[in-house]
Amino acid sequence: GVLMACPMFTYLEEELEKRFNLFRFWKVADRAEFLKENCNSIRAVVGNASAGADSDLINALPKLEIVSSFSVGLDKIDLGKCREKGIRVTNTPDVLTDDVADLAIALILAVLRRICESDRYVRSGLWKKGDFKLTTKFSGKSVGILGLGRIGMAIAKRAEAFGCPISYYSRKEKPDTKYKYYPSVLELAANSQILVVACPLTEETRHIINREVIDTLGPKGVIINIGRGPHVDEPELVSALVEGRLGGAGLDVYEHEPHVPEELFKLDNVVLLPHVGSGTWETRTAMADLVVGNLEAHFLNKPLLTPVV
Ligand SMILES: O=C(O)C(=O)[C@@H](O)[C@H](O)[C@H](O)CO
Repeated sequence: GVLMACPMFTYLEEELEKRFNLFRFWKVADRAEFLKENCNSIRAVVGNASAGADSDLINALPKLEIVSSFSVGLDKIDLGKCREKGIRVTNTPDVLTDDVADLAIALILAVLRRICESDRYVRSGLWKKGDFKLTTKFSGKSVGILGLGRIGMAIAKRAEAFGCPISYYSRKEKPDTKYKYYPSVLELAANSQILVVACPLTEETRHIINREVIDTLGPKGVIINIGRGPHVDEPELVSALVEGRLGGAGLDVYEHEPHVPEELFKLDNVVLLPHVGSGTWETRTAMADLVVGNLEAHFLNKPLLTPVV
């Protein structure tokens, strides 16, 4: 049996249902009872950015062999426990890179050029009373990327096309890249007008965007987050934006999704998206096919398509 942790994509559900005995965890009233009854028949879990396989669930499933995540991010899976128990883990890299990078650039343009606000200006009829205010140019602004992995690199390439000087911070300097490396997030923030969060969420990167980093970016600085909400100390971000200590923010992820701090709703220098980085039909279908492909490969004892563990 395959346990699906939460609703994520109908096509994926249908493809899993065609092949496996599918359990929908969100439809279960008494989870403890359900797990006791079915713990010997569940050999796989399908999770995503919202719900995965934490140590409690893994401990409750003694026959668990594989966790196939409908996400590239793995912060909802206890990887250490999986390694310990010989449970395989797969994710959906590469197929979503373009979409997430495209959205990061879209967020930068939406914040700097006030795309959402000026759209509202036209729809409200205000343009009849006068032109919209001037905004801020993107081309040529210095872009700092936190995490120069697949998605970070794709963002760098796109921003470079806008004539932006690119720099980055990551655990180690990347020898094969021409982009400027800073050995700390603070130095990256001090040398960037736009800071993009594009690294995995780990204990190391939780709240890596704190008050000091925000104040270093300053009243003209802009933060773009297409990573995970907990990368940013959200109350600090909110107070900096409300007090004008930070110039703007473009957010696709939040600390307590789907809850978004209401103080941000009245700010025009903030663009708020509902975690849609990979949210296109093309990409979600490709992600679903990877999830199904990894499970089929596992149960046929063939090499996994995108193994992590
Ligand atoms: O891939 C990730 O890490 C994501 O955050 C997204 O693609 C989600 O998984 C997506 O929201 C699917 O539910």
